[in-house]
Amino acid sequence: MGAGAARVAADYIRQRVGPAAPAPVCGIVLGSGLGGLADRLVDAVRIPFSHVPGFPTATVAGHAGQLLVGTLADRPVVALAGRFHMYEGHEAALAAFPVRVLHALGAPVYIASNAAGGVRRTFSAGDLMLIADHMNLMFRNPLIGSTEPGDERFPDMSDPYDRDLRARMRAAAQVVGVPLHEGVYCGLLGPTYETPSEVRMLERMGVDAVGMSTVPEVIVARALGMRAVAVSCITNKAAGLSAEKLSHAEVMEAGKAVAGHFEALITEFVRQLPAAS
Ligand SMILES: O=P(O)(O)O[C@H]1O[C@H](CO)[C@@H](O)[C@H]1O
Ligand code: HPA
Repeated sequence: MGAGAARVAADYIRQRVGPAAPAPVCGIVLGSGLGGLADRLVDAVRIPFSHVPGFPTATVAGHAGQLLVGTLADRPVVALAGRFHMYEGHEAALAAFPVRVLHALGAPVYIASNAAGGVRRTFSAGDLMLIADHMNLMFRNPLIGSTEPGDERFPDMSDPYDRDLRARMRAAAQVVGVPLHEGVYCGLLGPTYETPSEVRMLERMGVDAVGMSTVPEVIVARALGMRAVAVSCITNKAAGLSAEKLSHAEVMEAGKAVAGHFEALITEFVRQLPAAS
């Protein structure tokens, strides 16, 4: 799923929203239980994923499966309520395809969000974590086999989450009074949650939060030269760190519980985003 397919999808979306629609200042993907931000978009055109050429259908509960074009804090944005995961049977390249479409629509900034398990022992459900860096333990890379002329062949990953955007996210958190931690996100394939031993291993490796998404998307964003920033919503303590059993229902509930903070944070961040970043 490369640039050609992304252009076809972007052309379809432009045709749905009309030629006068301004280029988005950013593209946002909303993770499990975090789709409520979509309702904050003003004058939104909502397009089901199934209508977008090249998009499969979202199969995960808590992912509405809609692409929205509208304004947030008076800034033009494109938001995806839902994403594609590799555990749904998709190749890494397809999991990251929406980012190519956001790029083809002209978004210079990619904002990822996700639900994640807290590996750092002081984390609890409802905490928000700015992603400082990630570990790709999915052992898949969305750029494998890519011959896209626009792709950086060997993307530098020494700073995948843009320094300036992270500073802006911290500043936005202060403005809206939302506590924001910062740490390392680790992407695993899923769909099983981790075993307690795996969580102990991740902890020793320096992981703060664990999930099953985001990494392929950010790799593609970097390959395309987009600036990326990402926020994890800690929906549970990772396996073995509490007596609770893990369930996706709990993940979604916790996501909804922190939605107010999350939405305020992202809205303020978008409000402060420069026009051409
Ligand atoms: O990363 P998002 O899509 O937010 O969802 C997270 O929550 C689901 C597990 O409950 C997994 O899909 C995991 O990746
Ligand atoms: O504990 C978790 N592990 C992996 N993915 C997740 N998504 C939400 N919580 C978790």
